[in-house]
Amino acid sequence: MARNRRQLSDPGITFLFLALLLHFYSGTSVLQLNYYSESCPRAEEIIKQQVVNLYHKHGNTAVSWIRNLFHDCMVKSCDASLLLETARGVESEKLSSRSFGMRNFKYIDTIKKAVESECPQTVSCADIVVLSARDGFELLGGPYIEMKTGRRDSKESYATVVEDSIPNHNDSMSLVLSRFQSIGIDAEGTVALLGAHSVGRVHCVNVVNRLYPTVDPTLDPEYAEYLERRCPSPEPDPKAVQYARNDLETPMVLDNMYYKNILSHKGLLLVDQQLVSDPTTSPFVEKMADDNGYFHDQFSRALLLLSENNPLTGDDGEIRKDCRYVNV
Ligand code: HEM
Ligand SMILES: [Ca+2]
Ligand SMILES: [Ca+2]
Repeated sequence: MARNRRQLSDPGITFLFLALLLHFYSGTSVLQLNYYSESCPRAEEIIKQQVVNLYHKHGNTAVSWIRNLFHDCMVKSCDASLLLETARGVESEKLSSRSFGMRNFKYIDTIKKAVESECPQTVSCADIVVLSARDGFELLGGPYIEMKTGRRDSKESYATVVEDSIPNHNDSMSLVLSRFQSIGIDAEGTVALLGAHSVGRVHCVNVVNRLYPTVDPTLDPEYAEYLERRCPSPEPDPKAVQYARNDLETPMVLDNMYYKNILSHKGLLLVDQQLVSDPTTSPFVEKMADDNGYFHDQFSRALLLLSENNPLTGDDGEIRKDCRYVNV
């Protein structure tokens, strides 16, 4: 008892209490589950319906939604900064070399239009980015992840910092780990997130450095032959749609095949292969290759952390009418 009393009168505790009070009364709301329950009760349902429709028309849209979340949330915040076009003084993040190969943006507009027709200017593009990735993951064989909403959209693009935030395909593992660490994602979570490369494709420009002038000796020879067939020129035309599949075994399932592939030297990017050779990350690779349930748990945990990176809430930002442009 005496000890408790001393703790309660501690000036540190008093300060903490006041800081908490200030936080709750300052008017800034935070993300919450089902944020649109009053303002647009069917928001999450409409988004899911659209994601499912699109998936049945173009399966790779689900793949794009996962990559979108990464590229938006990693740059400053999950604030749909990624979706802005170059216009009215805005320089689009989509033009950064890191965004190379990103596709299906026009279908984000399809989702947004469906939501707008029921609830005009109520649901943010940032929440659409996050919820479409959540629903896309489920369609690609992942579990349902409960996610909070209430993010607002940025009024600016951060094209100039994209390269400082998103690693390059041939960056060192320590740099990759530090980028994710800076937004609170540990090595285990980072290894899990890279498992997104269990779906989708990579263009030849990002692969040829491992094939020419000589084939990277760490590549499985048969797999190297496949890559050479897909990418026969050391200098592919960047505009040509020449690519290799990330995962030849289960290309449309976001499963732990990625880890089995990289353990058998069938990693596409240098960064994928390094997960196996780096002593910090390799134990997680082994565990994820062995256990798809563990991989899905870790992927979900890390995707959730990524989705809550530094959101704009309260009076910050805006709710865009059109995801491609800031409101006028
Ligand atoms: C160090 C981190 C990462 C690097 C360097 C990286 C790099 C790349 C590159 C170079 C491509 C191929 C682009 C192309 O040539 O078309 C790609 C594709 C992809 N990445 Fe990553 N990535 C990283 C992490 C992630 C994370 C964390 C996610 C999601 C959670 C992700 C999701 C994807 C997806 C889904 C694709 C396939 C896209 C498609 O087929 O349209 N990546 N990534
Ligand atoms: Ca962003
Ligand atoms: Ca797969």
